[in-house]
Amino acid sequence: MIELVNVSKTFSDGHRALSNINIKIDNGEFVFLVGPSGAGKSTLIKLLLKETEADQGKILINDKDVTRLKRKEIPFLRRSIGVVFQDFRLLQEKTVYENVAFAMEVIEAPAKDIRRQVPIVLSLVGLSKKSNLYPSQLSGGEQQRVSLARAMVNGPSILIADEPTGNLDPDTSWEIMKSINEINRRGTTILMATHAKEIVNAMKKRVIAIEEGTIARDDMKGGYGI
Ligand SMILES: Nc1ncnc2c1ncn2[C@@H]1O[C@H](COP(=O)(O)OP(=O)(O)OP(=O)(O)O)[C@@H](O)[C@H]1O
Repeated sequence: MIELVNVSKTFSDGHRALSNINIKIDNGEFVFLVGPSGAGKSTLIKLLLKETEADQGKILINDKDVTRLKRKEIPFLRRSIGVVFQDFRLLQEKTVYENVAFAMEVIEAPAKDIRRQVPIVLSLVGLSKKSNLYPSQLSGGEQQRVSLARAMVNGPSILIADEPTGNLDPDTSWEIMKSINEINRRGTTILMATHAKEIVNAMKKRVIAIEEGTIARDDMKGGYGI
């Protein structure tokens, strides 16, 4: 569950990126976050991950107020949220398998759990056969699927995707959307910021539109808008 109550964010230079935002996303929902460049989508995502601080309001993730989390509690928050970005952010010197395993190693998961879990998520994204290759040996779509596997390997209840298809061609984008849809079908809540109009219009999911830091629209089975 994700809930923002009267959340505002003003940067130190005085720029007000978000104003009085109220959003409630239930477990298992699939939500697109749309809006023009600079509207505040990435800022909202950074607030959820506690990469930046709200100056007003409450942000609940699975009933815990993120704004009140102590520093030592942040790793637990990050474990409950998987994240993928437009630019994949893979470690180039590690193989596909090692990139995904690394996400478990940093939380000190037991080796036997890593050996069991990594092949499961690689199979979920259709990359079992490529586990020994390096990112430079993969297509953009395959690299994004590795990043999806890495995001999911610790079993987060929420997946946040910040323009996950931004660097991909239309066909490859749809492959990624199939993987994200499958992850949602298995119960993970999805929040995806995107400019991909055709994908938003075709998928008929909930659409929250942000404009100039405020919520302009929140439609179940919505479209991208103009
Ligand atoms: N650290 C910062 N300091 C000052 N202003 C910032 C900072 N980060 C973002 N902003 C401003 O806040 C506004 C919202 O930015 P944000 O990155 O959230 O937009 P966005 O909707 O994600 O845009 P895009 O679709 O281009 O990614 C922009 O005007 C941006 O310039």
